[in-house]
Amino acid sequence: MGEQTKTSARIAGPRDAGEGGSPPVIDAAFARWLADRAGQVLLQVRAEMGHADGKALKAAGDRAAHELLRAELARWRPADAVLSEEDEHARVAWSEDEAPVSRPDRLGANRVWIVDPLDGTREFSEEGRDDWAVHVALWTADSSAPAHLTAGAVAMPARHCTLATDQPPAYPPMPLESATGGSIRIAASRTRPPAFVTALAEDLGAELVPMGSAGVKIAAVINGEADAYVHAGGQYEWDSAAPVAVALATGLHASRVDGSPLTYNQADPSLPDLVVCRKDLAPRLLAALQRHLP
Ligand SMILES: Nc1ncnc2c1ncn2[C@@H]1O[C@H](COP(=O)(O)O)[C@@H](OP(=O)(O)O)[C@H]1O
Ligand SMILES: [Mg+2]
Repeated sequence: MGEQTKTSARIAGPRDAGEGGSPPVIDAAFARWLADRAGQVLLQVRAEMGHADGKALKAAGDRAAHELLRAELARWRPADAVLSEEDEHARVAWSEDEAPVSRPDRLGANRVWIVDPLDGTREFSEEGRDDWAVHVALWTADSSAPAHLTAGAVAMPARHCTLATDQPPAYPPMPLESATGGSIRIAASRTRPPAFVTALAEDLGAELVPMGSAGVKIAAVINGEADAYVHAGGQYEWDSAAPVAVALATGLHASRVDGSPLTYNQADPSLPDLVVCRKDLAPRLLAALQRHLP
């Protein structure tokens, strides 16, 4: 543990914050800048530690990226609240009645950064895999509009690619039948797919495309490598906030699997299911989901 702490502090201690000049002022460009910086730190951690001890690599990556995001947000957006997967009480659902911890600042804030320092932690620790990501999203509440995600960035450092709302990607084209055989490609978790997803795929005549990281799967829908991403059975706000912000900015459909809206900065950060797909596919997919949801 001591060695891990030393490694992460050396790679991305708070003293490193701000190196490389001032970040962009516009939130969406700042989100991209921040996700890219954390991504570079993760590449360094991977290069320096190697893959011999996967558990230590996961812990060091999570910590290094979290510390960098925390330090940079404290420096450049000091008035904003933060919800990060790696915070001690991040998973605790806060309620007036039970009050297990003090009310988190984010519940009274107008601007909350929802970050996943390393999404696809398992894949990060596996040699040769590039399906892991850094998520940085901004949730905003003000009197002019209902609270919503106003910026998001998904850095996929091992793929040399970052998608962000400052330059929303083009809407994915309809896939050519010659490329897909006419079947829908559904991205799903390679390790924890929803129990019903095989039956759902059979019902739709769809092909399942297993991959790691919620961010990478939503990026696959944005890039047109998959037609949909379906997840159920457990996840948290930070797993989807940033990629959902980009998907929505691109014009894609993103909702809970029952079709209801995805809502963020809730007292309980659990957000266990979602579906992201092209708009033309949404009615058919949501109808099929109704038939297969437990
Ligand atoms: N059943 C479940 N319960 C809680 N979190 C889950 C989950 N299934 C997937 N996730 C989280 O969703 C992210 C993407 O998962 P997957 O790669 O399996 O699709 C991972 O985030 P982290 O890597 O940040 O922990 C993973 O922990
Ligand atoms: Mg995650």
